[in-house]
Amino acid sequence: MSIEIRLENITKTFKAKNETIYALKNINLNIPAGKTISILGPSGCGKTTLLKVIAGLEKPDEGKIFFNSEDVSELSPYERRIGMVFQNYALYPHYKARGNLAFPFWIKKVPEKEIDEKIRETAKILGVGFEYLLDKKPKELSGGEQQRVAIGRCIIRNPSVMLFDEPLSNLDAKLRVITRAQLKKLLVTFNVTSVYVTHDQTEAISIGDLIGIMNNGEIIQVGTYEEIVNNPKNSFVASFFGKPSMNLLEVKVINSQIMWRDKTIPLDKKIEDGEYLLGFHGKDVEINPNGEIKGEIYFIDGTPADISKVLHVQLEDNSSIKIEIKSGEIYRCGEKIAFSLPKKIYLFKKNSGERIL
Ligand SMILES: Nc1ncnc2c1ncn2[C@@H]1O[C@H](COP(=O)(O)OP(=O)(O)OP(=O)(O)O)[C@@H](O)[C@H]1O
Repeated sequence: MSIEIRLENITKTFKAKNETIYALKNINLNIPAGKTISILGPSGCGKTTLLKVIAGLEKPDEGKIFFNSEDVSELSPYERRIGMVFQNYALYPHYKARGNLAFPFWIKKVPEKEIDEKIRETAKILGVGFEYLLDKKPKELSGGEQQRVAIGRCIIRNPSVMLFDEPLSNLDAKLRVITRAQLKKLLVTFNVTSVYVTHDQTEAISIGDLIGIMNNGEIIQVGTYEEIVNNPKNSFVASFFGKPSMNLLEVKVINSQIMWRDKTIPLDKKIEDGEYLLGFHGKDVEINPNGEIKGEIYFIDGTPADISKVLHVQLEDNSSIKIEIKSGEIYRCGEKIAFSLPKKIYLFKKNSGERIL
């Protein structure tokens, strides 16, 4: 049976040179049983610390961790039955893949027949081609194959929870895509609650049932891709997440009207005067020659194989925005275009980032 993970008010600090670093600030997080959450955030925001706290490798200063209704805060990683997969595969180099899987059972003097049976079951879960890897030593395996063995080594111990820290980042682009698909299939089949830390948005979106956006030791927002992109909690999430992320322009609000350069956009809601960020998605922009905003395309992101491409456009005030187009539409760098602001707009306070529209 899969396990629900619940973090309650988790704070973790580190002391460094008379300074206290808040790696995790009052984190509250629910990971539903059998689901995978991808954790995305800038470097140093606390992703690895979060994994280590769930694993029991770091003890939080405050807060509790529950696996279902059991408080596991004081339990060791072993007692929590954690499976962890890191960026570097950390396989025993002298043993074949089979030996790497069997090792923990050898220590416990489990009969060979029983170990063989466990390896057979694990190979079945890991799917096509895994048996073939079993009689090879790590140095005879590609990075992706070594990572499959590392995952197999976790699974064979029937973990209650799996934690991944950038597991694919050492693989080349093609292998990453293949291994990503295998891993997702495995997580669905194995139905184990998992936390997946990555810098890569595509990976986060394709692996995670849910995505958690972290910044500065806090989990800012948790949701599906669509929920977060269509409903970002603040301007950090809007600017950080999405492919492409939201466009944000600096504007003023005066008398409940948005003022951007010489343009005025009336608001149908009373909003305090001040400095704001006006947000809109590139997919909502329609290019048309009569549009009141003009700019020049300076970069086109995407390949002919992509369904859509992103035009990077420099506006007359030197700010830059992204417009999503269908791949078949032909534009070129240096081309001047015009567009109107889409109807669907967002407004964030400039200083706090809080979303108010
Ligand atoms: N053992 C430690 N001692 C002191 N500071 C630490 C320690 N571990 C982490 N930190 C600090 O805590 C903060 C969070 O670190 P963490 O490694 O969790 O971030 P991260 O999001 O995983 O970063 P990255 O994406 O670069 O791996 C950082 O400021 C880091 O320098």
